[in-house]
Amino acid sequence: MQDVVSEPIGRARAWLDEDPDPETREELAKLIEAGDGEELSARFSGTLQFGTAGLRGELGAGPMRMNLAVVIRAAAGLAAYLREREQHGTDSAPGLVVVGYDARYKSYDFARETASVMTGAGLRAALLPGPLPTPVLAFAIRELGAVAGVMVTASHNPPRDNGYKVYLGGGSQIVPPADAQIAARIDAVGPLAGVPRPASGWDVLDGDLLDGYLARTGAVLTEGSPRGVRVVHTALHGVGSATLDAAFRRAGFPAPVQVAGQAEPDPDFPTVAFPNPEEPGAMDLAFATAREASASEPVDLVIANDPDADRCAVAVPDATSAEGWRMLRGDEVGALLATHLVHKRARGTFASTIVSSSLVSRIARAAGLPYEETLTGFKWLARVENLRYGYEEALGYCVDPDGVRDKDGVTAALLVAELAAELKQADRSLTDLLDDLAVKHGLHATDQLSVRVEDLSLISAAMRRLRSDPPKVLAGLSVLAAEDLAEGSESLPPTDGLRYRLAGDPEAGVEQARVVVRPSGTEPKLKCYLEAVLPVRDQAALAGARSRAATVLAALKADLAAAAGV
Ligand SMILES: O=P([O-])(O)O[C@H]1O[C@H](COP(=O)(O)O)[C@@H](O)[C@H](O)[C@H]1O
Ligand SMILES: [Mg+2]
Repeated sequence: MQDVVSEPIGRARAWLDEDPDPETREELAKLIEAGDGEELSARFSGTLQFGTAGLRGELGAGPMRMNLAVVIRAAAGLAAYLREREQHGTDSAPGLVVVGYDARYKSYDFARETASVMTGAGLRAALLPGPLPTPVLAFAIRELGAVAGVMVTASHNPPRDNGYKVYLGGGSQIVPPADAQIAARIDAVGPLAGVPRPASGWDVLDGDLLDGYLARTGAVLTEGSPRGVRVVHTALHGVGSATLDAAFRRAGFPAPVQVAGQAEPDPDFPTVAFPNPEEPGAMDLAFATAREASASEPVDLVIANDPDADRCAVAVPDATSAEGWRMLRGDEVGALLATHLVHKRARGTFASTIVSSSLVSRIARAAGLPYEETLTGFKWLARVENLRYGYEEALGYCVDPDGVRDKDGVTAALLVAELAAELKQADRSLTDLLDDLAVKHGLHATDQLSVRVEDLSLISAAMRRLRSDPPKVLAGLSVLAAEDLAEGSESLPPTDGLRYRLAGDPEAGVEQARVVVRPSGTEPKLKCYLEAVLPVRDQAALAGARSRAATVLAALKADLAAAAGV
């Protein structure tokens, strides 16, 4: 039988021998010296796997952490995969791999190392000219005809994390079977000393790329449409502010008021507990800035990008809230953008994910446009054929799939601003439009129960519990169908998740409801996505429907938490 302590220590020693980074070497040597079996097991119990958005994990030594050794292996495995595909193809020139990075600790080092490994493997590599938004990298892949792209970022995760988003040709992130094939090449990488890592030989792109991206962002707007909105913007200490600011000015909007303490990239994310606009408190400083700025001239919108600026959060003035502002849910922004695009006569397929509101499908159908539903994550949405608009509840929107085949927090912000300016000109607001949508299509009320855990086994235990004892009634609504998404279906590949379709309750005014439960693929969280659809007769009936919806959603949360034991 293997000794539970000495086995990880053995692996740790072997890892230490070839770790090229003095910092993680020192950290690991200390853990070994201290014989910290628990910490060593956590770091050596496996290897980081591709999740919703590539590799993501805490910085530190060992294969379950993000570090230089893990990055070199990932890059070498990706290079091997790309070279093999090249040899099967007819192209003679080596393919180009574009590499971007955010401003987190180690991001530049990981990006540079990736460029080096690609170069050493006989591919061409190009680094973005500085810490830039993820959508700029996604744009660069298409613009430069690259065979792959890598973005070093942990997006909205805590400061101690980093990550590695991997894209292939076409500019969308990898999905099965490519992820498994690349993972197999990564596993097959031999000793690190054998991986060629030249000190030069790759390109560093210049400002033209960013210029090309900015020019493209403007194309999502209609020429001559109104631009009269005053926006407060926060980049949440990430890399979005300069790019968003340039995009807004170029398009003719007034320069956004930046949230002073959060505009510059800062890897410590000092003013927020989590740099994620979805987390409570993340918008506090932005709202304070908006209240202050409103003293001189009313502010129309507060917009936040997540730290790699592929997400876009929107808040609107709300006299009933203590802060004076209300965050729109991703589902609300998703529906607003869909409506705006329909008005702009967009053609092509609209798509969203199984965990997003079903309202967009109704908007698309009413406009005679095809609609498709995918699994969670833009890696799936980006693959929809003839995609015109893709959105997910996690504040992600793709409004220009031919330019950026991924979510893009900058173009989404521009389009929201254009819509708000048009409405404002007609003396209306984004919330008025949401009300109209509720009356037309029914109130689609959504919420999320998200449980952050220290111990990942709690998540698998919750999933097991739900699988072995599926709930029959939730919030007083009977479960019509309980679907184990791990089984896959004709339209959806298998994924770890459960979907419940709930019957309506005419007395409570509920037409139908739906719940999806899944483990996050980017953070240690169990996520439960709730939707209740309530028909609304007219504007006067809206307030009542909203309050009934809130009751149903709250009951769903409580019953689900009990059923999952979280
Ligand atoms: O980190 P980002 O901004 O790239 O966002 C990433 O994570 C989100 C949450 O994923 P999960 O629910 O698995 O944690 C996904 O919806 C998104 O598509 C993915 O790119
Ligand atoms: Mg992000």
